[in-house]
Amino acid sequence: MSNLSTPAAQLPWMRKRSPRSTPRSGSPVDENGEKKIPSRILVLGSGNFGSCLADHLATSDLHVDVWLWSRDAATVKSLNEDHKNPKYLTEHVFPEWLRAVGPELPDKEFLGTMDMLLFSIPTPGLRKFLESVNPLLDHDSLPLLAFVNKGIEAKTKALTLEIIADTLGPLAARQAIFISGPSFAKEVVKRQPTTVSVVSISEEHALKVSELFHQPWFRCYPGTDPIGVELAGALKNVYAIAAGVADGLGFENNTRAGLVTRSLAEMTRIGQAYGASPLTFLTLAGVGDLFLTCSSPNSRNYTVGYRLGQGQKLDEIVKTLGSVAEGVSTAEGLHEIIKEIGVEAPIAEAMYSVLYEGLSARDAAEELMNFPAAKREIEVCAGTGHAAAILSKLRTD
Ligand SMILES: NC(=O)c1ccc[n+]([C@@H]2O[C@H](COP(=O)([O-])OP(=O)(O)OC[C@H]3O[C@@H](n4cnc5c(N)ncnc54)[C@H](O)[C@@H]3O)[C@@H](O)[C@H]2O)c1
Ligand SMILES: O=P(O)(O)OC[C@H](O)CO
Repeated sequence: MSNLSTPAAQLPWMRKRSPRSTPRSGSPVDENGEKKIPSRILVLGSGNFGSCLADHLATSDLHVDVWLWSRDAATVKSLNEDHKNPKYLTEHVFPEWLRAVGPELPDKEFLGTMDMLLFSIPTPGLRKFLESVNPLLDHDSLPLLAFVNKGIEAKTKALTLEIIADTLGPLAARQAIFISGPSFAKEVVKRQPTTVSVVSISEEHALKVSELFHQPWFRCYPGTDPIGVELAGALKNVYAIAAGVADGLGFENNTRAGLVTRSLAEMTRIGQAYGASPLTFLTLAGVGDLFLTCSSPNSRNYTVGYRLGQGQKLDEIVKTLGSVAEGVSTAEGLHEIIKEIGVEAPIAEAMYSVLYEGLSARDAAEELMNFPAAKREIEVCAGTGHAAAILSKLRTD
């Protein structure tokens, strides 16, 4: 048994990086000879998270074969020759058996040999990218299609599930798997204990992919509410910008804790009005990721907010961030959704105004603190069990 009070660097899984000597017990083939888990995987997108997940799978004890596609020729060369990514996670040494391909997309024949494609492309470029992948897929025998992006498309207000349906077809969307939750790439490659939600309309697919990703340092919680999980992952990016704004303005712990709590209430309200399960916002993909990104300068979205709070201009921030903060474009799609479903969402709307209407961070904070007081914090219904007994006694005494 590992002792979790041991300093992290001494935990056994953090030292051992070669998987090849310790296969997980149990056959990856079921009684019908079908693969229980995918064994040939192509990760598309060699940024922080794509590289991190390619590393995670390539060093798994399941002995799966992993390829990483990059649109950047220098990255492909460096990964294959020096086992380093020159642009992202630059300190990390990747296993020599992880193969990089690119910069062109692999051909149909190569893609046809894959059991799973894992897309790690930020939401703003995803639709175009899937359009270019679509003719390369065999639609009679689709591989598993997994997605890790967290955003709402700005102009169409589409969720990724809808983008997949539009570009790859409804069957691909029904089978798609979404991995979401508090998981900074930098920490996953260091094998810090990490937990994520893995969801799909298809429970079978969610379970398969959960098993594929599971490691002693990486726990997966399967689920079947992709719309809720997608909304949670996208919305937390907008609220992380808000938390960054508050910190950038110089507010302290009370402010951040209050803001995160009201953000959770707001995202749950939006999710519920949209038709997702409110409980999904209490999962790793919901409050878990919200808490992570609202409380760490490692979050790009928080960083955008922090710099806005410090008075920097959005254009300059986006230009120099070095990576995509999806909350910026999501705030635009979310603004349309909020109008359409007619829910009260003052924090998200204040962020939209800061990002797109020239409202200053300080004025946004003032507006939020002057927002008409709510009649109730939440709709409480303490009508059953012990609560009912106590309340009824109070009423009759
Ligand atoms: N970084 C993290 O810690 C983390 C954690 C969980 C989820 N995610 C999600 O993973 C996704 C990828 O994030 P990331 O951190 O790797 O981003 P990143 O900015 O580090 O890298 C994005 C990668 O995608 C490529 N790319 C961008 N647009 C493209 C396009 N149109 N066509 C082809 N390639 C394109 C870029 O060249 C780059 O290699 C995001 O949607 C993010 O929300 C990231
Ligand atoms: O850096 P961010 O803000 O895009 O957050 C990254 C991930 O979503 C964390 O789970």
